[in-house]
Amino acid sequence: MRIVEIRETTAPIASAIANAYIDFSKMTLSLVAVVTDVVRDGRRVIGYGFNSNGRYGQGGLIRERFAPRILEAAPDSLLDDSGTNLDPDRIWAAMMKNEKPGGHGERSVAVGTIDMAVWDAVAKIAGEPLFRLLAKRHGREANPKVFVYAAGGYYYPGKGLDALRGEMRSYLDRGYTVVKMKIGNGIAEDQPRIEAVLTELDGKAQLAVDANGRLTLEQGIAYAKMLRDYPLFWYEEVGDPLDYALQAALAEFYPGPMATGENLFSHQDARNLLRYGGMRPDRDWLQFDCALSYGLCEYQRTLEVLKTAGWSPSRCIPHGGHQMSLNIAAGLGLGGNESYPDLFQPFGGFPDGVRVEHGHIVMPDLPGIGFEGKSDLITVMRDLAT
Ligand SMILES: O=C([O-])CC(=O)C(=O)O
Ligand SMILES: [Mg+2]
Repeated sequence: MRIVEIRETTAPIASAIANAYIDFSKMTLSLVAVVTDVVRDGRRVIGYGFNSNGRYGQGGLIRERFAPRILEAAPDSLLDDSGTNLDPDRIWAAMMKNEKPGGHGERSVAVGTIDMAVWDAVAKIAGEPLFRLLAKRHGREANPKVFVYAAGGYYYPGKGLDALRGEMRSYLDRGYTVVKMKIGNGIAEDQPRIEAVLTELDGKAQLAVDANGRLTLEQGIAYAKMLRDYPLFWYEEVGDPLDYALQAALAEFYPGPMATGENLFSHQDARNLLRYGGMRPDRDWLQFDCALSYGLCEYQRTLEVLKTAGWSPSRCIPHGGHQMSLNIAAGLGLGGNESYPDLFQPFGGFPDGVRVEHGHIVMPDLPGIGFEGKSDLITVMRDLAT
């Protein structure tokens, strides 16, 4: 049993939207196929992976460093002790050979993308959905019912309050109970947007707001004083993701839930956030996204960090809107997952036929991560490798 080939292609996920920090007019991602020599159900097992929106494709790093290290390793050194499956941690260690510690971007994205494909292959070889395999490995009960919320509400050229309200209404109509919108371009612009959305929601769903790290401490406090009068689900990524002192200072001005972590890419960074960021385990949310941060091998270390710091995995609702995090949520007891109902297709979303009901989906029992159940996505994946 061995990995015979690793393919990468960089695909556009561009759209005419902007958050307070970047626009997505040239956004790309890496799609990876890990091709094995294993056959299951008459078909060669291929694991697929991709990175979430926001950090662009990583084809250079994948092709020059990380894929060659896997292919150069002795095939047997990448198997588990039973020799009947690949070992994700051994593959991860092979990828990270001769990498210095610290400085966790962008290689964390490249490694996270390959790692997703490896776990997909491992679960397919085992003939199980990834979430069931994970639950078993951790001695837990899987829970296929996962909370999801609708992320959108971007700044969009020419889009006024009516269009924003219409977008939020459509999320309500699709069964979501929490929706998210962008803020950070200034209170004068954002307060009417927030009020318009809250009017549209009319108490039928909760609103989260995301500043995408745009604000200084002073600006973040000014927003906090405005926002704390609304019953928000959370106030997200207020300032620079690595400014833990800023995050800690905000708690004094904002008693409601806050969320951050999508731009922290290692368990060491996560640990620093919990040590120094003043995050409150009884109400705040952690958004680390394995696809951007060295994958599930590393995410399991991050969950250990949480445990040591007295946090429950149920405080994690990852960024990214991909099926990988849905599996981790169902398998390891996370609090839910992000979803972008209208963006970043075909990569985001759920297997065909999965509907959101009262803010939750139920994971179907598909082998691996479940990409084969999403027809538009698996078509693109099979174009890369069949
Ligand atoms: O706009 C983005 O970069 C995505 C984001 O922050 C989120 O989904 O929370
Ligand atoms: Mg965000």
